Amino acid sequence: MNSLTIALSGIVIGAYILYKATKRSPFWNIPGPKSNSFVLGHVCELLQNQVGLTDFEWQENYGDVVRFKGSFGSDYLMISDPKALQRIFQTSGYRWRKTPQRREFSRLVAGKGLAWADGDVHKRQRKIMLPGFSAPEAKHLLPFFSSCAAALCSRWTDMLLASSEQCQVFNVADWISRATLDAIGQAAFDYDFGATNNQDTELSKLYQNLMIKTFGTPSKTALLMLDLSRYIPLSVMEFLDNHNPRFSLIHRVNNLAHVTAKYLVDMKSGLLLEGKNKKDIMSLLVKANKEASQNPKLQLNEEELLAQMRVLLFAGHETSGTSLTFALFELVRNPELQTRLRKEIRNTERKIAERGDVEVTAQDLESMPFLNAVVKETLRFHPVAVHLFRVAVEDDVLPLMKPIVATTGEILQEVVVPKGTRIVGSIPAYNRHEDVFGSDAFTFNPDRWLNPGHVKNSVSLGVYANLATFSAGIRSCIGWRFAVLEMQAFLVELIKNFEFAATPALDGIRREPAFLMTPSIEGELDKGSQMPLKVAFAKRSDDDS
Ligand code: HEM
Repeated sequence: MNSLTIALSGIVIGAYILYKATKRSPFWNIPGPKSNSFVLGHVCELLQNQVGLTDFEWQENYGDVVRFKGSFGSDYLMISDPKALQRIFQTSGYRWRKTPQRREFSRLVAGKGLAWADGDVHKRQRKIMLPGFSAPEAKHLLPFFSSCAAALCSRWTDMLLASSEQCQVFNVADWISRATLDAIGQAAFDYDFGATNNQDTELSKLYQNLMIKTFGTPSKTALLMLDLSRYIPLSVMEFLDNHNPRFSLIHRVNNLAHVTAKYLVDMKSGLLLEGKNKKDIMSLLVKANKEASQNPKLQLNEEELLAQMRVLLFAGHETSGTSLTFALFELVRNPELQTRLRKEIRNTERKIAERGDVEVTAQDLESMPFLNAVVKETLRFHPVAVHLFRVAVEDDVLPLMKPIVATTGEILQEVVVPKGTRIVGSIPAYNRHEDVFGSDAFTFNPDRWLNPGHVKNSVSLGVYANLATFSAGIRSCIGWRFAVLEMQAFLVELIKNFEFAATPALDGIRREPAFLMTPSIEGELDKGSQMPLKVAFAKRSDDDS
């Protein structure tokens, strides 16, 4: 490209941006905050503030459909209305697509696997992946989760026994992240990362704090570039991202994950030929892909197959780990809930012993109402995936459960959206919708799940408990059963064995936006994810039923 071409391209893009900025918006009457910056719009408010704070404020002040500004006067809608979200994510198929920028982001962190794919390619990849994630398959993974949780408990037990007071402050965010990396390694790939026992592989070392180091509180320039990238052809974006030094850690992880994935896929293909069927997700994927060989149009090529390992590591590690960390945070802030949960776990333990078993089964986990209420409430209150970006590929009309008041005073029962409309589905704002979760939606209260009628299911959304946490429809989280089972298994082991208490640092905990939400301490972002909790052995006196 010579300098004349670059200058001409700049003039054309600039003129186009100006034209878009001065054109009357189709959403001129949708209420929303005023923007103080033509260049940045509200991008920083939404993506730099602690997770959810801006979303909650806008929802309270303007309603469930909020017009806000992207860079250079462009329009976005933030949506938390249940019916509108249902339409976009659950019933409209591929008519609302992931924005190209978000797909490029997925490519950057996880390659051209399921989270990146779109349309027919996505449909094909998802079809091959689905068998590994069914309900019976997820149940087979329970022993992996229980043993990784037990390994963590055993490390902590040794450390507590070695301390004079048998009580220590642990950064549970770090420990749980290690244990969930081991869990996904074993359950998804039959691979030992050795993270809990500090025998980390090179790959597991690179994964530690990857998201917060690369994306923690993004700068204004990074956010502006991300928003403006919609004017840049995707191939150019790919080139820029591949050569951006800011992403060097991600590139190192990707190279190493690629080599590891290749080794694992070759090994699993060999075992399959020998008729040795393993139950981990990657083995099931390799098997499903071989079975699709009669119809090459259905098969994944090698690049796609290898990319799925990165997708699963990226999508299934920090997500579950951070959710568990926030469950412990809430159980520390509400000690009576922690005691109640321990009591339920020990009662179940007794029943398991009475029938002559030692291992907890998936049915045992399902039979614990309070455990399940704590899991649901944590996923509702602290969703780790925050925003879902979509663009309409054709004109549409969004129905509303709760009408909004237009700037003209008119009551709108639906919102007409032209092709090209960009929306942000707000998971935190929907998850605290008072018309769905009750007038106490801003309180952590697991009992809402136990009191009939407290949670209203008049509009069904999502794959689990009417929450937006795992998204909905054709792009919903494929690993949600995996995540729920993992949370149940870990909570049982941890709460049975240990008592968790607050430390002064908890007052400074932030819900950090690092692409995924992650816990940090005010002013200490450089130290990575943090959740320092006091940990001691749990007393047996909680046994009293
Ligand atoms: C608490 C834990 C988890 C949460 C909150 C969560 C949430 C989500 C959300 C919101 C999406 C949709 C993203 C989008 O459309 O942009 C998603 C997609 C996905 N998740 Fe999860 N996830 C969790 C755990 C897992 C686990 C354990 C796995 C795998 C073992 C997994 C694998 C995936 C994959 C592969 C996708 C892409 C699906 C597609 O595009 O078709 N997730 N997840």
